[in-house]
Amino acid sequence: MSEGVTMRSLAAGGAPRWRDLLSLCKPRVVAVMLVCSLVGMLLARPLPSPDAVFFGLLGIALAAGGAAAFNHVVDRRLDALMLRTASRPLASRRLSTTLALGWATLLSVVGIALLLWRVNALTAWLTLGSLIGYALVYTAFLKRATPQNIVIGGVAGAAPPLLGWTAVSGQLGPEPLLLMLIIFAWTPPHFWALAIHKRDEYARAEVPMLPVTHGEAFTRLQVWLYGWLTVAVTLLPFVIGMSGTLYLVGVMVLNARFMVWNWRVWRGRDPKAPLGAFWFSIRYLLGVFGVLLLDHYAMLWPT
Ligand code: HEM
Ligand SMILES: CC(C)=CCC/C(C)=C/CC/C(C)=C/COP(=O)(O)OP(=O)(O)O
Repeated sequence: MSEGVTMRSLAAGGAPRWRDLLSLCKPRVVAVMLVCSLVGMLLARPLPSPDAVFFGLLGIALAAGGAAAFNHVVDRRLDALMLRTASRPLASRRLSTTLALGWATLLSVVGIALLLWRVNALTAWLTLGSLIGYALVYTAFLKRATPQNIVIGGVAGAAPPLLGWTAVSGQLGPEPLLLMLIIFAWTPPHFWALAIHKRDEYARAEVPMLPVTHGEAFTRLQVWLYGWLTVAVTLLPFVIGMSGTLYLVGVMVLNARFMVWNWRVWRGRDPKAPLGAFWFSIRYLLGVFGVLLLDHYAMLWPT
């Protein structure tokens, strides 16, 4: 262990290992995914049993955390090349690759097994598909191959509300696919805003993210256009009668703020806009799913 690493460990209170293992799971990303899964569960029919909610969320959390840990393993050399990720446990060699691989496998196997055993087979297989989609298809192949990496890979990240829905209902349908489509359309403005901000790091690491391959101006335009696509998709729950007026009003307010950020990115005059838009995108997604839920319970309320 290098002196720098020892100093870091001591600074962290001498026991960084559990914190490092947890950070491999990208806990804040998984937390937002779980909120989306929970909303999928609560919107599904029949009303979810406590068992389906508990084991469904636990299984999805473990599988998503496992997928994120695999992502750290596959990306360890690449992460070491970028300032944003260089201090990650594997990139900075605080944790061994073998331990991280074991951890990722354990979480993934337990997560999928829990879903199979306590939830249902459909949810287990769809979750396994998302896990492989993110950890292997996106991370090991697409990320290094094409600037469309995050668009195609976004399918895996968008799955959580659908997984929540199937955990409760045991079947697919247009409504859960629509919830998934919201996250799918949202992913490019979410990520490309950050990628504009971190363009030089991605370029140095030779990762073909859109701002590296097609330039900043083109990416800013894509953020703006995918922003509009997201707006259109978020209106669909109201259009198909899945949600009511409360949702429509709430989502219009959120969309207005979302598009102001995306407009600032598109104009390219404020260097702080991309990072601001990235952080707002997370609040926006939580807001859309929050208002979906509020509206759902308001519609159930007897008048
Ligand atoms: C292919 C799809 C996606 C890509 C490429 C992507 C990319 C990223 C990146 C690069 C970061 C910065 C991470 C860091 O600095 O540690 C980030 C942060 C974040 N993402 Fe995404 N993301 C995707 C999908 C999602 C999805 C589906 C969700 C939630 C449903 C999500 C929620 C978040 C959250 C909450 C953060 C902030 C994490 C923190 O505070 O550390 N992302 N995303
Ligand atoms: C089972 C299931 C629901 C799986 C979903 C797994 C999951 C945690 C997806 C997260 C998406 C994400 C943060 C991508 C960034 O990856 P990146 O490698 O491009 O970003 P980085 O450089 O920050 O690592």
